[in-house]
Amino acid sequence: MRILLYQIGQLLTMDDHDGPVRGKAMQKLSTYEGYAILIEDGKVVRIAPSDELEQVTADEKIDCRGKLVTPGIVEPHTHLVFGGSREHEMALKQQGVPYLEILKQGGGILSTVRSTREASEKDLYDKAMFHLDRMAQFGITTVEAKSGYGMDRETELKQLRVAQKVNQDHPLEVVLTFLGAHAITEDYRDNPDALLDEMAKMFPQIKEESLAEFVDIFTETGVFTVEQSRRYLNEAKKCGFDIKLHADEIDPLGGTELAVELGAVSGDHLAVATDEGIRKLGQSETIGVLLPGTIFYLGKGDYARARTMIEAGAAIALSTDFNPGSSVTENIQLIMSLAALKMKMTPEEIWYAVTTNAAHAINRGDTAGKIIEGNQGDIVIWDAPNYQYIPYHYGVNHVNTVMKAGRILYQRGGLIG
Ligand SMILES: N=CN[C@@H](CCC(=O)O)C(=O)O
Ligand SMILES: [Zn+2]
Repeated sequence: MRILLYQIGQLLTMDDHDGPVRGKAMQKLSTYEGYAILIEDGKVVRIAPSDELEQVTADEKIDCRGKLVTPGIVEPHTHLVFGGSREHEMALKQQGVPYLEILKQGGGILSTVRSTREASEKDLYDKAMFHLDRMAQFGITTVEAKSGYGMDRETELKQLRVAQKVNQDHPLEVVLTFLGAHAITEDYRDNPDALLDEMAKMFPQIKEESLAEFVDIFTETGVFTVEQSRRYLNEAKKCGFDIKLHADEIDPLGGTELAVELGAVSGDHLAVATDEGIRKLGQSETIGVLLPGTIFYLGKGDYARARTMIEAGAAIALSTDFNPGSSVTENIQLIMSLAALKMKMTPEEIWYAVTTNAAHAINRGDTAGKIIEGNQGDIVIWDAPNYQYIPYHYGVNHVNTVMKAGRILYQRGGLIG
């Protein structure tokens, strides 16, 4: 099957760098006008000026005049698999009840734990497939998915098996993370270390059954301390996992510093990272995954200091943090607008943050987030003239066509009738 995209208005290949793009290097990207891409049996076989390719035979030829074409977006941080929903907590949020207070009262994450423990694998599967479809429609072609709504062996394995199955069944690629250390459940209220021990006992089985590539933990006031996180994540590293942290989201405990100290692939949230944490991040290999949707949704003021981080030399990625409580959206394009409007990231930085750096934040830097000959055709055609337009025009879906491995997954439909 050969598909030709021709007369591309503006093409972003995002292949200027091999590794993560950091600091000032995030401020420059290459664009190509009037190019074509030839995809054969799912792989990109040629990228060239359009007049060199327009005569080729193809099963389908797509005129991309006036349209932006980019790699499929990489979404490096979601809580994709969960039961229930928490719209009933909106009123508490509107009254200004803090996120950690709702959690302390047994709501928040613990509310979703109850729903997820009760949900069948099929319910969780159907829901996850639905949300993956919607992510694809927003231009996402690779997704990280965490567990973390069980904090007991049975439910954590249930979530990871669902994530593994949707990875097999859904066209999008799903990368798995074990987040059994997401909150302290009632039965461990007085002994959080025992919960971490229980979760760590699962490492060998999770490794054996390839149920996760990463281990993650919520390092936060009222959840796990820096010391507890260090002990747990070192155990995970010993079992061969790469690690990530939910760090410095609400209180500046020093989770950013811990992520750098432990060589985490990514430190996520970092909304209240300290100056020292940012300095260390800028000099490390750890990628900062910023989640402005969470700050927006929780009505907080302190967006992560992306400008300071980039100026310190950090590699920054962006994510929706899709989850039922703190950022209930699959709309990565809205996140791109928040990054521009609230974190003052430039369009160039934003595009590296949703492709190259997001891919490296989930160890997919070689295969996702760029359009190069030989890679699979994960490509988005946008109803937009250039890459600056996406963060500029906010709250809508600019996607025209989404391809995963050279197969068209979604095409925007016009009005019916
Ligand atoms: N803060 C911790 N975990 C998720 C929220 C999960 C939830 O509220 O259900 C986050 O990244 O924001
Ligand atoms: Zn999260």
